Amino acid sequence: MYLEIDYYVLLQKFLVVFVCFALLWKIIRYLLNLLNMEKDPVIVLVTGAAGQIGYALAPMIARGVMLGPDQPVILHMLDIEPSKEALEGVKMELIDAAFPLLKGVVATTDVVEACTGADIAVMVGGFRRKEGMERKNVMSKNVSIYKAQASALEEHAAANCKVLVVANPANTNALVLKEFAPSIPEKNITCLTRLDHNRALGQISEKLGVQVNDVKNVIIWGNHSSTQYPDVSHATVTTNSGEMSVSKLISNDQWLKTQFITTVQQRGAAIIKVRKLSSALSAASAACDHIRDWVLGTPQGTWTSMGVCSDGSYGIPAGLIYSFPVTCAKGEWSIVPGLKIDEFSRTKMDATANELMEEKSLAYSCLEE
Ligand SMILES: NC(=O)C1=CN([C@@H]2O[C@H](COP(=O)(O)OP(=O)(O)OC[C@H]3O[C@@H](n4cnc5c(N)ncnc54)[C@H](O)[C@@H]3O)[C@@H](O)[C@H]2O)C=CC1
Ligand SMILES: O=C([O-])CC(=O)C(=O)O
Repeated sequence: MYLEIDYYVLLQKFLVVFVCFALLWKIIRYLLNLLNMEKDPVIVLVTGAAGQIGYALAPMIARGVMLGPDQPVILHMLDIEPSKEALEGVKMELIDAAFPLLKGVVATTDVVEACTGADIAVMVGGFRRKEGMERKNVMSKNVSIYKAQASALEEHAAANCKVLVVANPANTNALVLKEFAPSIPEKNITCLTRLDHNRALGQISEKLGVQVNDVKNVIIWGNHSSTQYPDVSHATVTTNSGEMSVSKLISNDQWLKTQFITTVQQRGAAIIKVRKLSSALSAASAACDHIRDWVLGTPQGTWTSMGVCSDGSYGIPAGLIYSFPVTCAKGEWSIVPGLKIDEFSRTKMDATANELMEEKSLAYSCLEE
């Protein structure tokens, strides 16, 4: 039998298959390119960058610890004239470390240059209490620093800049910043209590002999000071038999209500006593945790603690920068609603709120002078 081959149809079919494969290959290459495409760099401002925390924090940011391993960054580092040379030294070391994610470093004593374009501002610079100084003198110096830097951020940072105040008194510095940068959304101004939160996780994990990442949902309420209230009423530990309450596992209410609380409250002072320097390593790490969770989200079923502007939740006066349990998603934090508060917790939460009200009055009286 004679089989007639239609070469024309065969050629047509071959061409259709060839074009389909070429198109498919183009689509695959486009998708691969998308995956490999570098994100635009994020500008991160660190004030007080020549100090102890700044020195620990800058390399963490440049390594991607704060914003993730695929997020390029440009560091803007600010310090004051007497620290200018030390700041230049930090810049030299950052260049020498050849961090692949670090796309630029600005080291400056000019607050406008430092704030320009900042997407994230980590405010570590401030005036530290020196021996024999009155609380009011320290407050007065910090109020004027934070008032000036608020205006610079408001005028020169990115419109949606996220601000984290680390420098003490952290909550009240953040409050002053909020008052003097009214065009920065209130929700974008926060202060660091994540270090206290992490310290609480650490204490529980040590006490129970469990991995720290199996402990979750401790809370730091209030001020980053010795009146803060570290609360484990809602904290749990992941065990082989599921989630167990920390209070039940520890089964020592006395320890939880006394020693545990004072250890966390006094931890900063204890570290300064032995190191003769601040807890720079853990503060820098906590600052990265704070921003990372804020930008990239808290893990499912887990909350963290952040100093944020109170909306009146849990009876805390609206407008105060107070540490609450929060969850974060899509770059926004939300206060965890509806937690049961017993009488013991209520008293502690109010005491730290009262201290913040006093600090607020002191800050305002400094502004009037
Ligand atoms: N919220 C928290 O969890 C913690 C807060 N802190 C606070 O963080 C702050 C920094 O601590 P360290 O790095 O150990 O202090 P540090 O004294 O080593 O560094 C502070 C840096 O700020 C600079 N500075 C001062 N005024 C400035 C201004 N107007 N603008 C820019 N920079 C300025 C100083 O020159 C210095 O380089 C302190 O206020 C400390 O009390 C410390 C540990 C934990
Ligand atoms: O007072 C300080 O600088 C130390 C501090 O805040 C802390 O370690 O929590």
